[in-house]
Amino acid sequence: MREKIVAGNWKMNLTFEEGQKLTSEIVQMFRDENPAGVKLVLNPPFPHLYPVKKLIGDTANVFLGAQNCYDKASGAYTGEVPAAMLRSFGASFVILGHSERRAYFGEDSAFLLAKTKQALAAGLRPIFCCGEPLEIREADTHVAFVVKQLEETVFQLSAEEFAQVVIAYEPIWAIGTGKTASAEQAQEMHAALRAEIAKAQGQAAADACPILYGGSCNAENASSIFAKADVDGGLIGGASLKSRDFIAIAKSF
Ligand SMILES: O=C[C@H](O)COP(=O)(O)O
Repeated sequence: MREKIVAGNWKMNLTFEEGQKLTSEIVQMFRDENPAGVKLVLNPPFPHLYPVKKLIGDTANVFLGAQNCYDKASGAYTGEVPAAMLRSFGASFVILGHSERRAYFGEDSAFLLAKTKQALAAGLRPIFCCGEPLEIREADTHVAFVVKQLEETVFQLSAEEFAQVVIAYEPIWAIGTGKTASAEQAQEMHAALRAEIAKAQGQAAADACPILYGGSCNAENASSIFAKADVDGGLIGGASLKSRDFIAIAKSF
């Protein structure tokens, strides 16, 4: 049985008060409604991390994640935040390789691999994102494009390191657009990635690796996507900012 994970990426949203309200509601609903066997990960912006962790407390199966970390352990890197510091403030996960980081901040595979190694060394589990732009999808080269993103990054890890990795497939054309991939499109890619993981890291690693879908996933479409054999949950943007919707997604397995 693979882990089922629903991770909320708040992106660059919410004031302190809004973040506290949202977290309190999510934690309470999760406790009351107890979606069976699901791990929930809240990934707020950096200033929210510690207060959100305080609200999560010792709630079973609810974890804190960050949206980024740097590729150095410490030092004179003004404005950056290292993985070990995130861990010391209670984070368990970190999102890396998100298409917004790749596009707006020029993050390439070498940098992402270095950041991934830092995260793992600090005891953080990477939620490693991959996904193709629309023109690649239309050219029908999407599987090769996404496989290359993984070959240049997480497939370089040792078996022990890779065992901590969560992969998130996020077709860029579906992010924040309201245009979600169909369940069949998600399954096609997830199955292809699992087959490539088997080649790169072995069948046991492929069988164990959670692969999440992200891109306009919401309370309405989550159950059809999560029903697919190789979809192990979601990385949720917009819908993670609404407590009722986010919990509904967590109950969609
Ligand atoms: O990290 C989350 C993804 O980018 C999906 O965002 P979205 O659910 O708002 O489309």
